Amino acid sequence: MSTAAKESGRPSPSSFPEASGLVVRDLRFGDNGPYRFSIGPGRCLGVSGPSGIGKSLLLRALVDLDRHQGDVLLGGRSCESYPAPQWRRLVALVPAEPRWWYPEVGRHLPPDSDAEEVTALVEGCGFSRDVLDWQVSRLSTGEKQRLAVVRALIRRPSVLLLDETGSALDEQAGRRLEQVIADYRRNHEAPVLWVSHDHNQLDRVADHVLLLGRDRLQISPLPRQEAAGR
Ligand SMILES: Nc1ncnc2c1ncn2[C@@H]1O[C@H](COP(=O)(O)OP(=O)(O)OP(=O)(O)O)[C@@H](O)[C@H]1O
Repeated sequence: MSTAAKESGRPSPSSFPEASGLVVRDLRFGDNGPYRFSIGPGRCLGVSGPSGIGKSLLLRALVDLDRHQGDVLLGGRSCESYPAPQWRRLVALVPAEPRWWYPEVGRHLPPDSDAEEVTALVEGCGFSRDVLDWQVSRLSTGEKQRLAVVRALIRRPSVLLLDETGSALDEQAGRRLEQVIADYRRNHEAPVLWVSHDHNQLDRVADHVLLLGRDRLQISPLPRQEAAGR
């Protein structure tokens, strides 16, 4: 179960052994934090809050792209004990605006990717396999979002961090993507953190929702229905 606690010291009622899942303790970056929360294996924690509050910075700190203090542990082992490239293979970030380095979509997948797995992922995201031959320059925003998920999942990360993933999609495509991610986290017991402004989406995909407030010292656990504004 996903859990969270304010810095006030209220205990985080973790229901999974700390040797599994993602555990965040007293995380600070810039003026943000300290944040404490945990995401159990196969669970999804939604994160929401006003624009500019620091949601993307939180993800960047978790993936160790920006300077931060505090502990981030995966399976009981600290981020600091991993070489950065290895940590980023384990903890995959799908940014709000994914970057592409090569002209063709397919070149962004590892050459030794399992062909059946690639087919299942691209079809799950609503494409046929020939999308791998498409030029990145022709991709729509929503296509880029879906293919960034394919690119991340084919590397089999242990943790998935999603930044407004699916925000550019119509309802049908969005639901398909949600299903692909739900299947992945269930099959791989991967903790997922999903940043979204869409409370209806978080209500569907997340076990718990954290709301980052204007008071940057707080991160509040909300039952899903409160997060959805009911
Ligand atoms: N490299 C940077 N240098 C200075 N300030 C930055 C940098 N990156 C982000 N910020 C600032 O930090 C704050 C938090 O940014 P962040 O991108 O985390 O917001 P967010 O909560 O994800 O917002 P949104 O919902 O609009 O995506 C913003 O005020 C932003 O301008």
